[in-house]
Amino acid sequence: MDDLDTQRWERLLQWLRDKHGMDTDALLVEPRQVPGAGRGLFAARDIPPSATIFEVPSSALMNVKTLLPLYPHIREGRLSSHQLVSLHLLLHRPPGEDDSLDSHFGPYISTLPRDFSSHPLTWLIDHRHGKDDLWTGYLLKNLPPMTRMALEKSYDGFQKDWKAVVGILTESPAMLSLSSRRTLKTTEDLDLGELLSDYVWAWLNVNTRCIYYRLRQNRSDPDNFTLCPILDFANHGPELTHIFPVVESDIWDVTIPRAPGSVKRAKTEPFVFFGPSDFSVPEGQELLLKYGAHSNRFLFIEYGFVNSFDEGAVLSGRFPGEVDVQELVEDLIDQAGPLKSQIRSTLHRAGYWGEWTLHSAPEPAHPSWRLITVLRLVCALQRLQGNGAEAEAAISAWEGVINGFVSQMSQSNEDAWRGTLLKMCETIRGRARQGVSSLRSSPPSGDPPWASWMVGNLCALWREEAEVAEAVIASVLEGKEF
Ligand SMILES: C[S@@+](CC[C@H](N)C(=O)[O-])C[C@H]1O[C@@H](n2cnc3c(N)ncnc32)[C@H](O)[C@@H]1O
Repeated sequence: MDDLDTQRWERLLQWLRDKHGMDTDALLVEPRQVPGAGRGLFAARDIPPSATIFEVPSSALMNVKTLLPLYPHIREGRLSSHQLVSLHLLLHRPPGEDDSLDSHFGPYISTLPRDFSSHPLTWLIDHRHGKDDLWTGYLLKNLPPMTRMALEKSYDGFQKDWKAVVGILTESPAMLSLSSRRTLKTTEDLDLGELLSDYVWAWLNVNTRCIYYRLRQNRSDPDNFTLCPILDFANHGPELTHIFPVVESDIWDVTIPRAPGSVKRAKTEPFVFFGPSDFSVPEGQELLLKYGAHSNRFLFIEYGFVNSFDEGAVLSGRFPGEVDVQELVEDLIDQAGPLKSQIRSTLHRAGYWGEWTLHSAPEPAHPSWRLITVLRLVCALQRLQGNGAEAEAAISAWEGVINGFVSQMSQSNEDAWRGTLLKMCETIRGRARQGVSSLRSSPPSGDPPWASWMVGNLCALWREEAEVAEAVIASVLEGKEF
């Protein structure tokens, strides 16, 4: 890491020790630069099996519980956790290369990445505001269609949060006085364009660095996440994970009887991270955290990178490739003639709308059950050309399959959907080959430092589509049962 990053890390440790009582001498990790992945966490000395690698005091975590008390005018539930944490970052963004002046979390905020220009959401936001340059326009144009669709969806989520944050700043201008930024003290000279780019920075920091952390009684409450210093330096590893967060606790919002009545106390134990239980990690090795069993499309949209794989690894099933075929299935439904709205409503009613995917692993390469199910329905109904009674009969035969009463509608329906699947895979393969060559054909000049790495990411997304399609074609032609 460069000197600036090292100083920021030292100040972070000092803050954790002096303000939050963390035992920083017990820390078994340190940050280092990782080519192509920013900074990562490394073993500072040999880590024996089952060691506690660090414990972060709960007061140093940035989440809905630690931030709400700083904003008395925001009632609980008014902003989602993502909105609240990103609002706090927005109000305390470090100016240039300086440190954040936030008196509560400044030393932590100062360690966050300063630049998200390589993140695809930044390109789309710039594009929507007429600010895209040649490179980002080129990359956006060359995204696989479903990746583009997923990016648009992420943009919608961002927009919703941005509107909520602007709404609260407009309603309670006094909140700006809580900002530690000299340029952000009053609404009078508030430049929404500038504020938007600050908010992109804040929002992406939350999106790329938050981790599940139980704060609410309901395990699936969307407020159950936090930003966590130190841990958020951990990079993703697709297979092995070396860091195990202790996410559950028996002590939960303990109610301590105090006279008179009782007071609900927030969870106060530190957030604890264990190392692997069955092997040790030698000094100098990077500790990875599996962010989840995510597809490359998801990693790209959320985090701005993909898991790389060797040519042919998806095709052979060594790398688990996935293709989302939502728009191709929707096209198919739209071409299904007079019964297309009945197909849509039947799928929605039965809970089978969307999540239609192809997979290269586990072998044989296969369509998902949900995709097989929709193809069965489309193939059964598209040939009926609006015959109501026959359509009802076909739908009830289809329901017999989804409810497990029979294994198929008919042999001819099985042949029909497998044929449709084959054509769909040929389309994907052709489109993906075209995608790779068009990506390589005419890149603009004046490339940013991350350009060739990012072209590699886009190529990987296209190659994955081509190899998954190829593998599923082989499965169908070999008559594999799915
Ligand atoms: C939680 S942060 C990890 C720390 C980060 N590298 C840093 O410098 O602060 C997540 C971000 O790290 C980067 N990253 C994580 N794992 C990666 C990987 N396997 N390959 C490339 N970039 C990765 C991505 O930019 C991602 O959005």
